[in-house]
Amino acid sequence: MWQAMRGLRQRLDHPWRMAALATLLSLLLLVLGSLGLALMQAREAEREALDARGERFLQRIEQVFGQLRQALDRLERQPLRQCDRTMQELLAQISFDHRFVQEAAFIDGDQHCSSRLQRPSTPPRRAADVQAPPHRYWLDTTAEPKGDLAALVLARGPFHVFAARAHLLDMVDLSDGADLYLIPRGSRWALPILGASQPWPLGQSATDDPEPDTLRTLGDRLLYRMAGDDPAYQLALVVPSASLHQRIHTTWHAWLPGCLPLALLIGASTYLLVRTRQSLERELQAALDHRELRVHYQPIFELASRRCIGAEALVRWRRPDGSPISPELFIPLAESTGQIRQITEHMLQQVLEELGELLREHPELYVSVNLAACDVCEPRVGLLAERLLARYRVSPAQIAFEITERGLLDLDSARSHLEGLRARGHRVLIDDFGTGYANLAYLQELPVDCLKIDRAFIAALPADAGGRGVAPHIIRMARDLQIKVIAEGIEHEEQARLLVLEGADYGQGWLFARPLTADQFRELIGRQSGELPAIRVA
Ligand SMILES: Nc1nc2c(ncn2[C@@H]2O[C@@H]3COP(=O)(O)O[C@H]4[C@@H](O)[C@H](n5cnc6c(=O)[nH]c(N)nc65)O[C@@H]4COP(=O)(O)O[C@H]3[C@H]2O)c(=O)[nH]1
Repeated sequence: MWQAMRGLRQRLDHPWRMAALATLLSLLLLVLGSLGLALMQAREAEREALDARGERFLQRIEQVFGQLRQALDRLERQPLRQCDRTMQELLAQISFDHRFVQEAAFIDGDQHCSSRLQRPSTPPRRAADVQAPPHRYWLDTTAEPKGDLAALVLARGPFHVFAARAHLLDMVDLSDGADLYLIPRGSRWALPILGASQPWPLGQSATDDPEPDTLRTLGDRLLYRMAGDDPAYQLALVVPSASLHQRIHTTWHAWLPGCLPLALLIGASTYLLVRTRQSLERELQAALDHRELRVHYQPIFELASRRCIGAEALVRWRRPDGSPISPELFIPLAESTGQIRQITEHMLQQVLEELGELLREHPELYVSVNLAACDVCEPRVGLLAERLLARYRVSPAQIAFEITERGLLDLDSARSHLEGLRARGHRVLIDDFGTGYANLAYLQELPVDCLKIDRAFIAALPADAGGRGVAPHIIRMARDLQIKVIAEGIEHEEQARLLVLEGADYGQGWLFARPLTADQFRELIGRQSGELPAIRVA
């Protein structure tokens, strides 16, 4: 599996191939992504259009209902309860005064008189479609769409008022084959403004009542349900999905032409990136072959006494033109190409070449070397260190290894090799502590001598000793686990003072010293041990 992945990577590790792959993949993603976006946008636009359409109808129906209720309330308030000439005149007056009241009637047992003298209307014989006491509503949905036929009946006691279908429909456009339903609260029936009533929810199981203001697909139709001001009923609009498909088509086709240039741009950027990466990789290889990588040593101090107790070896690379390249740039590259193994070996070798004698003379000093994840999972580094330490006659305790939490992803393998390093006498330090591993349980399982608190936590140290940052917690936890602590990136005296108060053991940072050449480091140690005249370290 690993071999196959490596083979695939090698085959693809070519600017043109990577660019072609990136173009194709991004084109595919952009086309699919734009389709998804077009779908979402078209649905939203369709929903808004249906909402506006339904809103117009709701407003009209509220207007009609309001006027009909007003007419009924007026009839209810007056004392007449007999079908006689006065009642007839009253009913005619009510119909005359209210634009939407096509007919007003008094129906009580055998008594039936209406504002319409010929062919007075009768309300449906079924129970009211909507019960909103004191009013009752019937929607006469079976009638043909003739403007003079009553489509809506409202009653209060014995009084009835009728509204013409034309007044309900003149505000809503149903020409595209759309259907409009009124859903009384709690009803299992949808009352169409036109046509026959249907079970509700439409085309769904009874338990699957759609949420108001959402768009649903029912086969080749769309269902939009909306609530109005009156909780007694809601509205459902059913339209053919053709208009949605048209919207998707239009939106998607507007975006499609942009996908190809964008994919080509991504392909071109990939080409440049891979080429730059490959040329950096070649340059790094040349630098390794010509042993151009250098080591700088950042001194580590005991915080309480301010004595230098060792140093961290940091790789330095300058191009032939003298321009420096940051390890933050080429170390991740070297980790991905495998060149990091060569870098680690080179560092170990150079540390002992440059400082072997100093370490022999000062057995209390140590130098720590950074390991990458792949170094932690192989016995190679331990074997090389053993050979070099024997050649330079330096004690294994004077070479420590720093591993980052990222290097501990394969915990089992890391544990066995770190135990091997410790068994040889090396110290193991966890670098950038707190930035890379979510589960700290590894601290109980791994053979660790020292935690290096990441400089981000030191930079965030509060200015007052009473304040609570992350660093004091790490220090306390390390003390409980009997692990030493080195604080990285100390830049201010205040931070050093605070760290001493919190109980940190060691520190490194620009406050004490920047990374030094081997000669500068030797000089620092010489001054400290009185072999050279002392000057203040800064
Ligand atoms: N702002 C600030 N920075 C400070 C201060 N004191 C030290 N530093 C910088 O912080 C980094 C400390 O090293 P690191 O955490 O191991 O972080 C290192 C380490 O992870 C990696 N690295 C460096 N050399 C090697 C190496 O030989 N092998 C491996 N595998 N990684 C290395 O590259 C990273 C960056 O190294 P550098 O650029 O040398 O950056 C170094 C050092 O120059 C300070 O007071 N303030």
